[in-house]
Amino acid sequence: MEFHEYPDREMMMLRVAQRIASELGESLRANGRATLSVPGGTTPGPVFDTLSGVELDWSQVSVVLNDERWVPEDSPRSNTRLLRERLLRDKAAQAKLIPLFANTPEPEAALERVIEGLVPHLPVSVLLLGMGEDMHTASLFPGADNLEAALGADAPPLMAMRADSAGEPRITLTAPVLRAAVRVHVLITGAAKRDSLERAAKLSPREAPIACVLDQAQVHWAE
Ligand SMILES: O=C1O[C@H](COP(=O)(O)O)[C@@H](O)[C@H](O)[C@H]1O
Repeated sequence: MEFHEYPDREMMMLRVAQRIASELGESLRANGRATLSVPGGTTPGPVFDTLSGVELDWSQVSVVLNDERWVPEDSPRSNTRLLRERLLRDKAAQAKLIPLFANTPEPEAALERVIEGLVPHLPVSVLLLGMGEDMHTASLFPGADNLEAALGADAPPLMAMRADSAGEPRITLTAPVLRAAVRVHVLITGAAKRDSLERAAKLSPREAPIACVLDQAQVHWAE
């Protein structure tokens, strides 16, 4: 793990957005296409604001969420809604959104279809992850019903996930997809998450799911 500490959040968000843009550019030049996978939640909005205005061949970029809460897009809890409002606008409106949500009562009913839509866009070129204070990343929560299977080397690319602390049912990329990403960044803020990250570095992915990518991650932190 490489740890980058920034003087403030504003500086961090800007630098991370620039770094992602540059890595997407490298992937576009090398492969003619790129896949960007991003978190939802409360942290990454400012990165999306900057990234959406960057000059890139966005028409060749596929964007996917790391995980989605099983709620319709008009819910304030929808990660897809955040993506549409903060990333898939301005220049980045040309990017192709790979949907994780479908309008079925439970994620299992849509899983096969969503996996079929995702697979042609793998591996992920640039992966930006968030982390909760409980050390979950994507929707890999400690104690979740399908965590063990999702951490396995033979896990399908996406799984449904339920955990007491997660609120609604979730759909999430699994460990093999996260670990196969070409570039991995983790974006966290505040003292509590820094403490969690330091703890996670000494725990197993089963205890601290973020640990499954830390050996290959660039971690970006600001108070
Ligand atoms: O529920 C989620 O939580 C994590 C962390 O979110 P944050 O609000 O603490 O930044 C996020 O990375 C994940 O995508 C989201 O679904």
